[in-house]
Amino acid sequence: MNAITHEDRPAVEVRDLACRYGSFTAVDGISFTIASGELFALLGTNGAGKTTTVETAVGLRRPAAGTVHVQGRDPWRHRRELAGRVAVIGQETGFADDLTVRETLRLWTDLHRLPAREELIERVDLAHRAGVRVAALSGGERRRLDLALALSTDPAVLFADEPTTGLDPASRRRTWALLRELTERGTAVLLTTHYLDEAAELADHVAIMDRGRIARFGTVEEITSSHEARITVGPKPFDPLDLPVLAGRTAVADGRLTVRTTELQADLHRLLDWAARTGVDLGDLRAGPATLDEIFAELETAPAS
Ligand SMILES: Nc1ncnc2c1ncn2[C@@H]1O[C@H](COP(=O)(O)OP(=O)(O)OP(=O)(O)O)[C@@H](O)[C@H]1O
Repeated sequence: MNAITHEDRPAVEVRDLACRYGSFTAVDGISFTIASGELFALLGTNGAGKTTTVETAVGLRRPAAGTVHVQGRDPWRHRRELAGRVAVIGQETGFADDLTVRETLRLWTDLHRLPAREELIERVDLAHRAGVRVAALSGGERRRLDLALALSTDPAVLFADEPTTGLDPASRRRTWALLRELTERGTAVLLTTHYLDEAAELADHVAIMDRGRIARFGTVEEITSSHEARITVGPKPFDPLDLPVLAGRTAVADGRLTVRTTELQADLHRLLDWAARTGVDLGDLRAGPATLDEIFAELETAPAS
C-alpha cells in the first residue's frame, strides 16, 4: 500500500472550518483547497471572515471546528515547523520601527539563514527608500517591504491579506507581477482582496465570502457566467411601456435602462432592432456578462440565508 505523503496533498486544505469570537461565529463551516502554483482569491464584504480565515491558516487562531492543513501540517500545532516554508503578508506588520528598509531585510535574511537579497528592495520599488527607517514609511511602502521579506524566503505557501490595499496603480501592477512570479515558481498563494479586478487578473479560483460562508466559488468566468448578463443603455428619458418585449427583466433608474437576461444576444438584437425602427438613440450602450462587482453588490443586499 502506498502511503500518502505531505507532498501528495494540496498545499492548503481547509475543511468545514468554523471560527468563533465568544459566541459570535465569524467563519461558519468553509472548505477549500489550494494546490502548489495556484492563486486562490478570497473576496468578501467587510467582516465576511477573510482575515479570520487567514489568521487561522497561519496558526494564529485555533479553529472552533473543522481542520486546516498547510503542507500537510496543522498550523496551530506546527507553526514553528512551517515558519520556513510559509510567508505571510498581513494587515499588521511587525517591523522594528528603528531599522531602515535595508537593515530590516538583512536582519530577516540573517534570521532565516538565507543569502542576502538586496536586489529585492529594488524589485518592490523601495530602492529610493532603502536607507529610510521603517517608522517613516507609508502604509503602501510597508506592504512592499512585507512583500520583499516574503519573496526572500522562496515560500511554498504565501498568505497575502490585502497586499495591495493603499498601493498606487503602478505599485499594484508590480505586486501582481511578483505574485505571478511566485505562482510560476510553484508557490501556493491565498490572496484576500477587495479589488475585484485583482482577483479577475490573478486568481485561478475565487471564493466570495459572505457572513462567514462561501457564497460563490469557481473561476471568475464560472462565477460570472452563472449570473444573468446585463445590458445597460442611457441615460435617456425611457418610458418602460415603449420598450420591446425582452426575455430579460428590465428596470429603469435615473434614466438608465438595465436588462438582466439569460438571452444576451437575442435581447440585444431585439433592443437594437427596436431602436432602429423607432429612431431611438440608445446613448451609452453596454452589454456583457455580469461583472464580479455586480455579483458582489447583489450579495451585499441579499438577506442572510
Ligand atoms: N478579535 C475579535 N473579536 C471579536 N470579533 C471579531 C474579532 N476580529 C474580528 N471579529 C469579527 O469577526 C467578523 C469577521 O472579521 P474579519 O476581520 O475576519 O473579516 P474580513 O472579511 O477580513 O473583513 P475586512 O474586509 O473588513 O478586513 C467581523 O464581524 C468582525 O467584527
